[in-house]
Amino acid sequence: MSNLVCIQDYENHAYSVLPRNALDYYRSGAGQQETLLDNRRAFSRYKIRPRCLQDVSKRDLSTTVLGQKVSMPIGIAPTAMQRMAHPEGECANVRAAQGLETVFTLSTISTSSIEEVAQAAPRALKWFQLYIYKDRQLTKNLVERAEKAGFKALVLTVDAPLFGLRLADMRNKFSLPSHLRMANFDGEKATKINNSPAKSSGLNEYVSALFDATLQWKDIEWLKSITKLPIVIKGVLTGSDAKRGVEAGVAGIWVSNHGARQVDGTPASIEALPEIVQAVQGKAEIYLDGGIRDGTDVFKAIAMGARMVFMGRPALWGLTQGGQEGVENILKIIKNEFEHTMAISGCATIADIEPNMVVHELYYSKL
Ligand SMILES: Cc1cc2nc3c(=O)[nH]c(=O)nc-3n(C[C@H](O)[C@H](O)[C@H](O)COP(=O)(O)O)c2cc1C
Ligand SMILES: CCCCCCC(=O)C(=O)O
Repeated sequence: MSNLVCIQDYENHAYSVLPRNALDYYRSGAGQQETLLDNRRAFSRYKIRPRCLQDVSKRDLSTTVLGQKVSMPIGIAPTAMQRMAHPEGECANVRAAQGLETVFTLSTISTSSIEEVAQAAPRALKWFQLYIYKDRQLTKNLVERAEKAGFKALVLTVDAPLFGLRLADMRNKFSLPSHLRMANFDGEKATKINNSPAKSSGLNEYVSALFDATLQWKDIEWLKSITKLPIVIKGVLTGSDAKRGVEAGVAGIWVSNHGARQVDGTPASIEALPEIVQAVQGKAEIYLDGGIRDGTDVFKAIAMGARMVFMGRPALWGLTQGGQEGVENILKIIKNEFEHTMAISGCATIADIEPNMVVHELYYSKL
């Protein structure tokens, strides 16, 4: 739709077409949703300091992540159950990422299987997000399947020993529509939350029953012992956890509050970023998600030390508007906004974006 010109337009459109159960699941944050608001508000507290009179006639937005080239430092974060947004769900999303030459991260809780996604976009740079199940053999099988299907990294989510309390899902008694299933599993694990007779949200019951809440730092050793893929830990919000990740040998630290869906009251991810950059000292790559909706947000995150940013909900809103084409449009819009921000701020390449080009607004009140 040509009158949808920014991500907010796509979000507004999605609100008018998605069924309530799915819309609430996609948009919700935890608790009173303070952090959800903060993920957006915090970006506006950082200001861009443009550089004038630079030659920006030739521009290059490309970079590398974990040694692989991408056309821009903006990728797709893992979000569960994408076929509620479009019949082709994750397969449409990964094709869009392939078209824009960027990373697609597949959720463990996908409604298209690892193999379907690999087949849908063989040339895409694909990462697999991992939830560790109490059943370690089952977890090991997921890892082996992702490796065999050509996924290039494992993104271990470390912020979800339990599931956040999302009030709308509890009120709706969320369940997955009966024509869909969790496609990476067989039997009960595939259908446990279809029309579940949950007392509250079927999501919380699923996670409590099946995910391993005993997970500790030492389990990263176990994960390393069963895979050759680089490991990224997702959901880090403090410098001390980032350091522990580096000591445990991870290749990437993904700064995230899980789209504000786990603990309400955590900082916006952009606020947490500087502490983590300082702690990591360049010993691992740093990524960030949470509230990225505009090219200026991308610029700020890169200037502040992220190598790559990821978007969760925007791709879901894109899916509701034509599947693959909708997600491609979302990616093109933000890429174009980012390119404009770079050029008008005097940066022709990603390397030109320097830390001193973004300051907290308090900088100006001290002058
Ligand atoms: C509907 C939805 C489902 C999600 N599912 C997962 C998931 O399966 N695994 C995971 O690690 N994170 C999941 N996340 C968190 C995202 O990966 C990401 O951290 C978050 O969406 C980023 O914030 P944004 O939506 O503001 O871009 C989910 C987020 C949403 C909104
Ligand atoms: C079926 C329960 C787990 C869903 C995991 C998705 C997720 O992380 C989210 O934030 O929602």
